[in-house]
Amino acid sequence: MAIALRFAATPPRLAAPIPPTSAPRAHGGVARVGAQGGTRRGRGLAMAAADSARCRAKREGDGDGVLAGVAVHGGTGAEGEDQLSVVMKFGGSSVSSAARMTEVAGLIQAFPEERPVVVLSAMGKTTNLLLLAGEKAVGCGVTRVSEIEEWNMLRDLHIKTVDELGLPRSVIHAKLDELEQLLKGVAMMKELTLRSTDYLVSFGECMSTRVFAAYLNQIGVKARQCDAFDIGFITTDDFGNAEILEATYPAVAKRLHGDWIRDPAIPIVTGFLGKGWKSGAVTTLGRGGSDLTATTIGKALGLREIQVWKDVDGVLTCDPNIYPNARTVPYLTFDEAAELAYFGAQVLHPQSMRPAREGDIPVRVKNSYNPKAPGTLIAKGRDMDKVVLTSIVLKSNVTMLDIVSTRMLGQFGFLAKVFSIFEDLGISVDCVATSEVSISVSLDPSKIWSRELIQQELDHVVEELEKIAFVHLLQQRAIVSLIGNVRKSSLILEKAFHVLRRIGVNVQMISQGASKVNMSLIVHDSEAKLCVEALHQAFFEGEGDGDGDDRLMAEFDEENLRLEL
Ligand SMILES: Nc1ncnc2c1ncn2[C@@H]1O[C@H](COP(=O)(O)OP(=O)(O)O)[C@@H](O)[C@H]1O
Ligand SMILES: N[C@@H](CC(=O)OP(=O)(O)O)C(=O)O
Repeated sequence: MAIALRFAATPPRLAAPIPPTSAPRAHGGVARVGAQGGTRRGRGLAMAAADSARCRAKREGDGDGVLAGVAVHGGTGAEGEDQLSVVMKFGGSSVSSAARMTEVAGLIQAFPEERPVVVLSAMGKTTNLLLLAGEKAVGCGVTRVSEIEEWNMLRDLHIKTVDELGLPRSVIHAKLDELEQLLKGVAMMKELTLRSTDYLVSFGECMSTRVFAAYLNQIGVKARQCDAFDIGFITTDDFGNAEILEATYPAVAKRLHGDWIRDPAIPIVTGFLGKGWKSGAVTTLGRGGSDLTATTIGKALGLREIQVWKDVDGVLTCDPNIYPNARTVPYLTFDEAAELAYFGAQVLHPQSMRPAREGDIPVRVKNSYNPKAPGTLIAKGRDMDKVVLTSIVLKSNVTMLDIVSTRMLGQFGFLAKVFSIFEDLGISVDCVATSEVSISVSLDPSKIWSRELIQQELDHVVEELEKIAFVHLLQQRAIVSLIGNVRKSSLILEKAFHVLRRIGVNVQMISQGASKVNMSLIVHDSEAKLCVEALHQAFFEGEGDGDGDDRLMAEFDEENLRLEL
């Protein structure tokens, strides 16, 4: 029996407008929390805010049509004027130049009734430039710091931006001077620790927010620059990949809300940064961490919506750099988005969905280059009945380990031993598949920020595992993750394997996550891109898999698609 999902005459409305969620009008979460003053403390403050936000969440009709999908208040909007209402996070690509900052300011001004908290990343590729400048400083000697190309590039970019925006250079001078001193210090010490690396990269966000806040003030939009490490972002001391601690929520809520009540001005918050709770030093949240800053603020204040503005039309069906025919996914659940991010889709920070899910605050992914595009709405639930596949994610450069024990049959404790070895060595496992006598696991090198999982560490793992099993180390593998409706897993896998057989690719391991939204296939790195292309064509482009009959579309619309069995 052939299973085929077909379009009827018209294609699915992939770009269907997203109904905006409504803004708080009265009894907003933050106001309630504020009104209770000191009686609610700690986590209760944030949770109260989140709870009341949840209570008031409801859907409204479409916005004004200018920026599809983004909520625009109707009515007077007067009742909620004492509260911040949304988070708007703009990534590096959105604020990469003076022209871009002007555009972003325009986006904020397009919603005069919103009271946003703005989170900014560093301008363009500044974080990469800072990392490279730091590496070069280690080996170049103090007198040659001024010749480091990356330092010159990022200094020139910021000065040019300030000039073009018509701001005084003093807005940026102090930070640039400090940064130069830091690079000289690194050159002098010939050493760059993880801690000093975090301090170094923090200059990116510290500068972009200062420039942008100054610009907003100049054009008459009252704004206040805020360094996340000074407004309550408290993290572990894992430099490069710090985790946000629970105490952050009440601290951030209290500070942002308190400042707003005292002196209403749009907070312009540095993304990606925090303060280590033991060290008191600046920490970073892992690459792309500004998304997490935004969702943390959203949960802390119990805001109506979290917007993350990028350079793509939303979350797409695959990475457009791998396959340009990627399409926008209109809706996602928090689980789907988290899985997608976790398995390597650069578009969202892997941990960023957690606060949004906990606070039940919808996240909207929008394109600052194309604000009219509806974007992607990520929320707690959606009707999964009609969902087959949502997105294909590729993670390359993965290492796989086949661990075989003849003693595993009927034994207990083998899995525990294997995983305790990974734990002892601090190595993160992505996918796992087990049989009676063997375990296959995949390891993710990117878990260790800014360096590869080095050969020495791999050799060490193998050496330890060989004490209890036969081990095969397989490198240059890739995980192709199919994010979708696992209740339709047979359908998805049937189609996927059909496609893979046709293109002559052998799957080396399969893993289906307990989250029930992800099926991962491990293939050789050299075949991975081809797999993504072929799978995308089959699942999303209706080109079938070559047999000319069965077409399986990933996300479909009731009116436009019927299911034929
Ligand atoms: N599934 C996907 N959907 C959308 N973008 C993706 C996807 N996978 C990878 N990307 C990449 O993520 C980029 C956006 O994420 P990011 O660079 O972190 O944005 P920003 O810096 O603006 O926050 C896109 O330009 C795109 O190249
Ligand atoms: N600037 C940091 C943090 C960040 O979130 O950036 P972006 O939003 O541009 O991905 C980075 O490059 O990792």
